Amino acid sequence: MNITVCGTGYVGLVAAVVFASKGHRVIGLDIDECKISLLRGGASPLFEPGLEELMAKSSCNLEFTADYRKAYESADVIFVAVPTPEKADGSAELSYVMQACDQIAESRERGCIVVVKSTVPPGTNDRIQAYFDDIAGSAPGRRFNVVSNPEFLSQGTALRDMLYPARIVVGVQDDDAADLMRALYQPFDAPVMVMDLRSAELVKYASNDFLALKISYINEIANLCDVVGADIERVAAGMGADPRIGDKFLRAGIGYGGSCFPKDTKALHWLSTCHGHEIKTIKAAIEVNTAQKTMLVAKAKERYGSLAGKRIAVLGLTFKPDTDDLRDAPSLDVVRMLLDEGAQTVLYDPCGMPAFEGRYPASLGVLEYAGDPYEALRDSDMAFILTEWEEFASITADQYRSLMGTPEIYDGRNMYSLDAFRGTSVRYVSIGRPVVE
Ligand SMILES: NC(=O)C1=CN([C@@H]2O[C@H](COP(=O)(O)OP(=O)(O)OC[C@H]3O[C@@H](n4cnc5c(N)ncnc54)[C@H](O)[C@@H]3O)[C@@H](O)[C@H]2O)C=CC1
Ligand SMILES: O=C(O)[C@H]1O[C@H](OP(=O)(O)OP(=O)(O)OC[C@H]2O[C@@H](n3ccc(=O)[nH]c3=O)[C@H](O)[C@@H]2O)[C@H](O)[C@@H](O)[C@@H]1O
Repeated sequence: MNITVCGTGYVGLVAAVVFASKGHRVIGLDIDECKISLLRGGASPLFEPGLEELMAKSSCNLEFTADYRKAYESADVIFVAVPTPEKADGSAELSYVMQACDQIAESRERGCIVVVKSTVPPGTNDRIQAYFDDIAGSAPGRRFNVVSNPEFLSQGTALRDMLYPARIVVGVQDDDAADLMRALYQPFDAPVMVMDLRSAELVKYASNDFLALKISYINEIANLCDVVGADIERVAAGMGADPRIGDKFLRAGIGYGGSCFPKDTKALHWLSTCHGHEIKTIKAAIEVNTAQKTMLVAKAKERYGSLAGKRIAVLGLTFKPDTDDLRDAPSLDVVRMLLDEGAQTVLYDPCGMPAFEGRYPASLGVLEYAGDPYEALRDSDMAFILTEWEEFASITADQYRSLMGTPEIYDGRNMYSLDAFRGTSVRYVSIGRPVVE
C-alpha cells in the first residue's frame, strides 16, 4: 500500500518506519524542514531505542518530504500524527489536525482513507468528517473516509509497542474502512478491535487517564506510608500480586510527566465538565500529581528550612528514561523550585541536556551542566534523582560518599534498595519508604 504519515514525531516517525518495515511504500511528511533533512540523511531527529537501525533496514520503502502536495497526491491511506497539545483552558488544541486535513483536501483529486492517530477528544473525527464532506462537496470519487486509530505506544519502548501491540483500536464508519484497517494490521498479530469513532477516541483518553489515576493513587498511598511508617515498595508488591490490580503502573515517585498523561487528563476533565459531567477521579489525579512534584523539595526543606546556598546535583531531567523528551517533565518544576530556593544546582542527564539547556542556558549563570553523573555529584551537598536512568543504578554508596561532602540522596524514583545504603553513612531519602540514616 502507498501510505503517507503526516508528522514525523514520536508517533508518526515510528509508525512510518514500522509500516515500511512491513513492506509498504511510506512517505513521512513534516512541516519541520530540519527534521526532514536529518531524516533524509538517515538520522532520527528524536531518541528512541532501535529506531535508526530499523529506519536504515527499511530505507528502500521510506521517503521523507516537507512537500505536502507531493506526499498526499497518490497515497492510498493517510495517517495523521500531528500534535494535539494542551490549550490554556486545558482543552485539546486541534488546529494542527485541522491544518493537516485542509492540506490533504487541497492536494487530492480523489478521496481516500484518512486515519487520525493523533489523540483527539470524542466527537472530533465526526467533525473532521463533516469538514471533509463540506470541502469535497459531492463530486464522485472525492469522499474522504475518516478513521480513528489511537496510538498506545510509550516513549522509550515505542518500536516494540508498535510492532507488538496488546491491541489495535480502530474507529470506523463503514465496512470498507474496517476491512482496509484489518488488512493493514493483519501482519501485526494483535487483536484489531473495531468500533465506532467516538468509542475509539474515548478508549484512548480513558486508558491514559486510568494509568495516570493509578500512578496518583499509588503516590497518595506512598505519602501515607511516610506518615504511618510503611514501605511503599512492599505495599505495591502486595497489591500488584492480585491479578485484578496488576503490578504495572504502581511505581511511586515524584509524579507523572510527558507529553500525554498531563494533557490528556486535563483534556478529558475539560470535556467532561463541558458536558456537565465532571469526572472527579481525573480531577483528583491531576491535583495529586501537581502536589507530588513538590515532594522532594518539601522533604529537603523539612530538614533544613531553607536550601539557599546548598549545592544540589540533579540526576535525570527527562520525564522518563530512554527518551530525550522534556515535555511536562517533573524536573522542570523541581529545578525551578531549587532556583527559587537559592540553591546552587548542577544538572546531568544522558539525553535531555540539550533540550533543557535550550530553556535554561548555562550562560545565564543560574545553573551548571555536568559531563557525567560523577562530575555532577562532586562536592555537592545533596543529590536529587528525578529520572531512573540505568546509568545511575550502578553508582554505589561508596562512590556517593567519596564524591559528595556529606552525602545525602533524595530519590524521586525509588531506584535503589534501602539495603544499598544501610550502614554506609549516606543519608537516603526516597518516596514512601523509611529514611536510611
Ligand atoms: N508521544 C507519544 O508517546 C504519544 C503521542 N500520542 C499522540 O500522537 C500525537 C502526536 O504526538 P507526538 O508524535 O508525540 O508529537 P510530536 O510533536 O513529537 O510530532 C508531531 C510532528 O507533527 C509535525 N506537524 C505539525 N503539523 C503538521 C502538518 N500540518 N503537516 C506535517 N507535519 C506536521 C510537527 O512538526 C512534528 O514533527 C498527539 O496527539 C499525541 O497526543 C499518542 C500516543 C503516544
Ligand atoms: O498517549 C501517550 O503518549 C502514551 O502515554 C503513556 O506513555 P509515556 O508517556 O510515553 O510513558 P509512561 O511509561 O506511561 O510514563 C509516563 C509518566 O508516568 C510516570 N510513571 C509511570 C509508571 C509508574 O508506575 N509510575 C510513574 O510515575 C513515568 O515516570 C512518566 O513520567 C502511556 O503509557 C502510553 O500507553 C500512551 O500511548
